[in-house]
Amino acid sequence: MPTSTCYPIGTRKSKLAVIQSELVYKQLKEKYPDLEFPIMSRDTIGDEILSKALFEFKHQVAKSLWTRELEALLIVNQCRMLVHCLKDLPVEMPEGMTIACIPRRNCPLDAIVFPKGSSYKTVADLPAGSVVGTSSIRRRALLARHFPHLRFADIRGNVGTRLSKLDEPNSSFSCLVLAAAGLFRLGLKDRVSQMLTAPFNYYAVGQGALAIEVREDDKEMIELLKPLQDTETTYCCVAERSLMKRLQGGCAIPIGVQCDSLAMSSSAYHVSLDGIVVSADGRRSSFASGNRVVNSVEDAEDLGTQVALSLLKNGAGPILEEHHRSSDSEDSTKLNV
Ligand SMILES: NCc1[nH]cc(CCC(=O)O)c1CC(=O)O
Repeated sequence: MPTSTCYPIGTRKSKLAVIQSELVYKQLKEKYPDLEFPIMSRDTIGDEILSKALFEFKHQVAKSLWTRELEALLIVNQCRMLVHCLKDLPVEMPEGMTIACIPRRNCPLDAIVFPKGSSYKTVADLPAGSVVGTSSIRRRALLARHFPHLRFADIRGNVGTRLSKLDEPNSSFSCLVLAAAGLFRLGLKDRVSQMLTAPFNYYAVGQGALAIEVREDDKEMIELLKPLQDTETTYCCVAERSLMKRLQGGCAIPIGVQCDSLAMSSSAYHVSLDGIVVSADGRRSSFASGNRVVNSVEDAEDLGTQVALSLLKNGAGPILEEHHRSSDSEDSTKLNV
């Protein structure tokens, strides 16, 4: 039996974050019509820093950029759950916190957006020197691998802010790369010109999935969230996160993944995971795949570890080291998107 009738949801203030919380709210309300799930939104340091152009984040800070202020609300029990993009959560959760639930994933792919009125349809149409707006080293490296003639520039801010920078009359950006899921949730499907798919592009670990974070000791909340859990999505995302963890923890490096699953029974899935690690300039890469029947979270973790080990065998080590050296010398890291 529930011990309360009110279970507040904490979230960031951005439009996307609030929409995502409303999605979770709706699913909860459907299951528990008599309970209340008010949404409380807060700014995080990530949001404050977004207004400072080209800011690069210190390692320790980067890990909890979007979550720390919200976790404080869980600790003091002002919120019982937080709704995040799984992609924004570190692979090692802070002490006392856990991911209680990963609901069904939206599209995990990256999408290309051109300025309004542009006649270009795909990245391949862009002339040499065109500037792609993205702050993600993964997106940069993967695009540079195929299109070395393109240039890249940081763009920060919420999705809406980025789109208005793209659409400005004298914008320096020829296109943006954004997560399709974010655009879909914001009702901006019509802005997508091209979806980037494997073997050309690989998405970020956890992209397109939401994660509901709770206090580890909040057994009641963990139980309440069970019906929202999607087993297939959870297995894929656990495999992806385990790959990333085995390679180097949460620090930002260009790792892309592609994960597919096939239901074999109501509880078992055949999961295939491809992973790629790319050098910052896109010239060198290491690729590996693995697949197995996944019946439990442990099986999914095992798949991620297997693919990580194959990546290391296939030359990921030196690429990762080179990346660590350059980010250490700057004493900073970019967002892991
Ligand atoms: N911190 C950026 C971020 N985190 C999650 C999403 C998109 C939604 C998702 O991946 O679920 C985005 C925006 C983007 O990458 O374009």
